[in-house]
Amino acid sequence: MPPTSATRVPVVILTGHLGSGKTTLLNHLLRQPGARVGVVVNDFGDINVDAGLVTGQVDEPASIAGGCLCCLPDAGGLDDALEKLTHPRLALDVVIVEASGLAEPGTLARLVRFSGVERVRSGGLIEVVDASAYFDTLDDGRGPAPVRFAAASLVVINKTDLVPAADRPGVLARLEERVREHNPEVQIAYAVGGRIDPQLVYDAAVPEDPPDELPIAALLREAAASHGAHQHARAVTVTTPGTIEPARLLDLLEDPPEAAYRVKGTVAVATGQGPRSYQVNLVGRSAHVAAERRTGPGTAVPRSELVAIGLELDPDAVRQRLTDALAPAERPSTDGLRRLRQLVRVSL
Ligand SMILES: Nc1nc2c(ncn2[C@@H]2O[C@H](COP(=O)(O)OP(=O)(O)OP(=O)(O)O)[C@@H](O)[C@H]2O)c(=O)[nH]1
Repeated sequence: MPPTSATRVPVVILTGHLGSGKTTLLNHLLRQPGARVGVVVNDFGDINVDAGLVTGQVDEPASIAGGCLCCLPDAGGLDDALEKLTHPRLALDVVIVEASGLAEPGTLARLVRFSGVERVRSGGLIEVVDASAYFDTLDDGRGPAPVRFAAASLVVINKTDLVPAADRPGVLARLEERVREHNPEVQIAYAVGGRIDPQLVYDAAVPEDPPDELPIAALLREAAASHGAHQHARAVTVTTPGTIEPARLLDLLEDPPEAAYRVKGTVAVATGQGPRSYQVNLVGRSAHVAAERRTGPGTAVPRSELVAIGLELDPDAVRQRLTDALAPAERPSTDGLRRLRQLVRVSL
């Protein structure tokens, strides 16, 4: 049976110039409570994630506990790694692929987008930038901006602490302008030590520390917490009873609300055989929609719900957009159904 999106695992690519802070950001994400994170690194020998967070390789699934990391040498190629890491037995919340500093982001994004692995869905591409070195290494600010930003869904401008306070507003504004030259809509986060709100990247299966978490993970988290906070993401949720008009949903997915980095949820659409639910996931500008298995008539009252997550969300404006996208409809329009089915087809 083909997988439903509920069994698909988001695969997030982490790119950035040498030394920009990719591993530091990865360690930060791994310290979050409750998340089951799989990691693919280019060279297992080079990995410098906090040793206490590494519990095992994917071939030893028994050692993969909540809040811990499962690592894999990338010898067999990305698809091999993804095939293993997205296995339902592991029940991972997310897989993060940390690219080497030399990797080309566009190529990596395509590898995940067109992965032959059924259980994969794209979870976005995070590009980490060293704010203090950017204009000395990657870009002299004269020609066109680097095209690498075009493939990103989230750009993390890291090491802001190393830019002298007096220069900071000017340097960050110039950097943001360069990032947006090839990618005007991209979400931008500012960070020190890669500390971004994990909510931007994935949903943890459990909000609390899991009982099987390694004690060291909690200790590392406490140590990291003393190093300061991060920009908090906001979330706006709208729920509507019953079935919706897919055309309105598609309007939202094709033109997402400003500053919404992720939109996720489940929507119900009426069909001749009763309501059918669809799982919706949008990261950056890239939408994924999958039909859930039918549950049979009369088993559940259909409900539609969308959640938008982003750093600078205007909650009222976003709530209005989500409400419009969940316009109730007892019967979908022909055009709405056609657009929905087309998106489901390209999401397969
Ligand atoms: N001051 C400061 N140092 C940072 C920050 N983020 C990371 N670093 C340091 O920068 C160095 C490089 O960070 P890494 O996370 O290893 O960078 P990377 O992108 O994984 O590096 P490569 O794998 O070599 O490409 C480390 O010494 C980090 O401790 C930050 O926000 N501020």
